[in-house]
Amino acid sequence: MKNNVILKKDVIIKIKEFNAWYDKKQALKNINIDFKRNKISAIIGPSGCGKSTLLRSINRMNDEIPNYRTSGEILYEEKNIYDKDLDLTIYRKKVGMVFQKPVPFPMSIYENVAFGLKIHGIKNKNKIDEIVERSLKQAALWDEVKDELHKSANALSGGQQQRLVIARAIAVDPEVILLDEPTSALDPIATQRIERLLEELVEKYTIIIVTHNLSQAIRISDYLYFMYQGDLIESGLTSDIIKSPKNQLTEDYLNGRIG
Ligand SMILES: Nc1ncnc2c1ncn2[C@@H]1O[C@H](COP(=O)(O)OP(=O)(O)OP(=O)(O)O)[C@@H](O)[C@H]1O
Repeated sequence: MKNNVILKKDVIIKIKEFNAWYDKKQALKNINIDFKRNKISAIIGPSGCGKSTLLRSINRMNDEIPNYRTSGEILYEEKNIYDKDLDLTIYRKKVGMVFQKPVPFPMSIYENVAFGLKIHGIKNKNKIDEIVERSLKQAALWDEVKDELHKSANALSGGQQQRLVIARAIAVDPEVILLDEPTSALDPIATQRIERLLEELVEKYTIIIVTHNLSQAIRISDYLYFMYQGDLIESGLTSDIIKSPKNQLTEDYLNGRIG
């Protein structure tokens, strides 16, 4: 008898023997990672170790950089995202990205969230209203903005703008949300708000975050990936790595001996 239940694989993004170069400078060296579905994975390491390059490579954000090249594979649901036939617009709907500085589009709060829906062909006004409301609720912003949806997004605080950008990412129904230092421009209260939000969102999405902030990574992540000079030095459950790092470099980083 056929089993009608399709079990989704535990690994959603697989990085295989991945290398990246900016011209002659090798920024990523033979990276192998299995990112797990519905978990928070934090990529950590000192400045310049390749964290952003790795994250941006997962979203093909570096494609336009002259002399940037890669080898190896990044598989999303078992398909290599560097294959020529990949539809990047559809892929980025499934794997969204949130940057360090919140950059709302110069339009209303409502339009910011509705923007991606229109690109993906959703025209029905009621449907768009419904998704805008749901996304803002999921991003924990609805209560603060529900009476001023047509106000400019630029009038929001930095923390609200970052939640708006997260709502915009959620609206197109992604599977994975990539975040590059999403709280580094925010005050401690706004930061805490985003951290709580990520802990809620992980029930529905897979979250991969790059952060400079080690205590943040320890607070919110299920898995840690410690990078150093382009190498992935150590990875595993956050609780295990914190308790007993296997590599001396990891231990030095955790103890603040590597900046
Ligand atoms: N556009 C670029 N052109 C040339 N080299 C680059 C470019 N972007 C990054 N690099 C280099 O690649 C290496 C990795 O940079 P990357 O930004 O990925 O590190 P990072 O760990 O994210 O650093 P930070 O924590 O400071 O943001 C660094 O040596 C950096 O100088």
